[in-house]
Amino acid sequence: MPSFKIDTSTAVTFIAVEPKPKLKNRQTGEIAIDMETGAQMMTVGLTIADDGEANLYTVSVPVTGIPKGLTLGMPVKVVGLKARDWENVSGGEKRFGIAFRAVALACVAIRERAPTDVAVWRGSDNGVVETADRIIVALDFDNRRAADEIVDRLGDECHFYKVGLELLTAAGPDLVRHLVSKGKDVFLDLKLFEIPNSVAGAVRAAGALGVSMVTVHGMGGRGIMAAAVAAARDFPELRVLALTVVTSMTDADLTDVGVAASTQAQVLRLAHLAQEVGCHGVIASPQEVASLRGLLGPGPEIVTPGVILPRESSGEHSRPGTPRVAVAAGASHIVVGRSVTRAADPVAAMRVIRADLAS
Ligand SMILES: O=c1ccn([C@@H]2O[C@H](COP(=O)(O)O)[C@@H](O)[C@H]2O)c(=O)[nH]1
Repeated sequence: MPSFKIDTSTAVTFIAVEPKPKLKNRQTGEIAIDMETGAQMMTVGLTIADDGEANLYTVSVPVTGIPKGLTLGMPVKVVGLKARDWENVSGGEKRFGIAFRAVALACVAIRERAPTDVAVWRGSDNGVVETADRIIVALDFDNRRAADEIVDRLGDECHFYKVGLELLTAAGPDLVRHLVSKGKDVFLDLKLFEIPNSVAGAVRAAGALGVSMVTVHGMGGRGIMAAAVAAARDFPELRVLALTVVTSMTDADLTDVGVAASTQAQVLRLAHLAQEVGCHGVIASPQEVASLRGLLGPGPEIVTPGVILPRESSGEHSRPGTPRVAVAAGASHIVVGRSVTRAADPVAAMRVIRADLAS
């Protein structure tokens, strides 16, 4: 049966009718089961407004994709919304219509502007963006409690978190759902390097969680990156970023693994490939940003880990830079981990980053 996708990336969506179980049989009260997940199905009324027009849609969502505490009028993000036409014959009469299904809903918090949030920078096609939306804090913890604690402490100081393999493995995907439901953007740093079919599956699973960014290894080449990009198409807000050369590596490390190019040349080569196959951006160190911006143009995201605070030691990053250096060179986002999360005062550390950016 043909189906078509609704672009929810520009629409504003609100809860118009609260979720309730979807009945398969009204007489017996039997609840419909989602064929894809095996979970009970719910229906929810959504007002989707776009281009000056608002329409009410009744959307089926598996119960596992409905966050707790949804109330009337609440703004939500719809993940993986699809429309499918249907027809059947009931009592000798032909009936037809369009059914809507979404993978999940996520709460969208109305963000308060942090008092120090005055600096803006241009890094990508999104135009001028507030600084708070461009500083990504890496939650590198081995347990959920530590991650929750730092997110609570930072409050409105941070809107964007990176969850990597350590925390995902230790705490599970619920932590990611929780962050999304608090209105935080999540960069799921999976660093995928697998056969294309497995990469595509992992990207779909990331999209279903409502994350904004996911990473695939550029060294995986065209097939792997293209699989990630294709799998992300069902999730308009999901950006696939190609990891070029990790910030701890040096020219000598590349030689060891049989790559004769310098780190700089290898980063540019992989970024070019990533752009050709349709990735939304790349991960690279602050030291490659200027050349990358020149190569890729203004559109793609350039996300830079290896960011250290002024006068801080570079630790294991071989190609480090300060927030200001990365952003001035054209980074769209900076990733900061321990400088914030292990600081005695994480909020003060965030303010040092903002001050560096504003200087
Ligand atoms: O090349 C890369 C790719 C990813 N990372 C990740 O960024 C953070 C950096 O944390 P710090 O504590 O600020 O060093 C971490 O999660 C890495 O996995 C990277 O550093 N370099």
